Amino acid sequence: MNAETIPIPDPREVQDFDPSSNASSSQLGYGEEQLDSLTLYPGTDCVLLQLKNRNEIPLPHLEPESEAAPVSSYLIADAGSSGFGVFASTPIERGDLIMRERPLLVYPQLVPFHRNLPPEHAYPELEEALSRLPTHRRESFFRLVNSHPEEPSRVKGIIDTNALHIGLLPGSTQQYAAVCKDTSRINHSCSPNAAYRFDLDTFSIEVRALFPIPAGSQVFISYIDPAQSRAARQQALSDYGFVCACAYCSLTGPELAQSETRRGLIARADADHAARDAALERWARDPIMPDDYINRVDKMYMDLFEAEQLYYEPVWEGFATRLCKACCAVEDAEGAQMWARLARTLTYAYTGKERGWAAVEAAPERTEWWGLRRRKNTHFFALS
Ligand SMILES: C[S@@+](CC[C@H](N)C(=O)[O-])C[C@H]1O[C@@H](n2cnc3c(N)ncnc32)[C@H](O)[C@@H]1O
Repeated sequence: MNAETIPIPDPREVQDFDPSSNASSSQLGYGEEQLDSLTLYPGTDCVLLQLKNRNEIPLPHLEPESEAAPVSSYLIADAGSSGFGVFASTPIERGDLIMRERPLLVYPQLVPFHRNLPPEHAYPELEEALSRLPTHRRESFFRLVNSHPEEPSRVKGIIDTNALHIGLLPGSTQQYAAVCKDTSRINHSCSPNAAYRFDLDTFSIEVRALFPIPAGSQVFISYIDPAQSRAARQQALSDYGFVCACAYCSLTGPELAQSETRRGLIARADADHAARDAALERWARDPIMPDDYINRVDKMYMDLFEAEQLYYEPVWEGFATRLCKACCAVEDAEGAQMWARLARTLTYAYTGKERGWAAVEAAPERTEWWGLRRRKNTHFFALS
């Protein structure tokens, strides 16, 4: 490869994607393991629960309040029948950081349930953790909504309503979750306009926009895997004590059937990536196939994502990557830049990094795919 050549990012190189984050249940489990290591996060307002005798999570040393302070692009306000919600206070572009905050509590999802204690105090480790928080932070926790009034332990009720699944932390074998003062106020949609991720470097939850959000509009994340059928989504959301009435859950008749079909295709799209990548490479060296032939299926998927307002995290990047490569191969700079821009902003929204897409967007003619079909195979084999 020419030293000046810019690589087109490989979607398989996304390291920190945990397919279960944003999609797994954040409900508290029951476990037998003992938890007794409580760390008040150094110099911060966050309490971290860890497993006994395992100092498993490396703790960065930070000045949290300045670094983790939320950017002021949102406000918390009445969201009608959903309770409170988070709203954009300024126009937000795709990929923009909406908020970043240090959680009140980070804990392994499997915490011991103490049968010998009164049910309202059956989770003493969690109560102990909360008691270590500064008063104003503890009060913020107890101001969060509790959608489980039937649950004897108020702490568990609040956690089950507000926890954000953050997945595995480095060195741990346990799934972790977090409860936040502001991020936990974000309501659910099956077509979320924002995504959250846990950033270990700042020990913070970050929320970024997946779609442009006009000022005054509500910010939504998905509490569950949004590519499931409506029945499966509603079943998963019953843990949160509400019936989703988002635009897609409210569809009826043929429109509902179409949405179900589209989400089914989106959910299974990953299975197709290897074959689609191979087809792209065949097309790139076969001048007899029409120039636009390769784009049809990938564009169809992009239309599905748009129709469902769902750039599904596990699959979207493969389609954007192939479309960008195909545009480069036929020297369509405008098209290549459009797909690179989409990829840059979406990958930033999901991972907090642009992963090299900015360079592709700035100069698609410098990628190794540029003019590949025009060159009719001459350099293709040098690529790999
Ligand atoms: C994490 S809290 C979100 C913030 C909450 N609305 C509040 O007032 O603090 C989750 C709870 O909000 C409500 N909620 C979230 N998304 C909703 C939606 N799409 N429709 C109705 N209620 C929703 C449910 O009561 C759910 O248990």
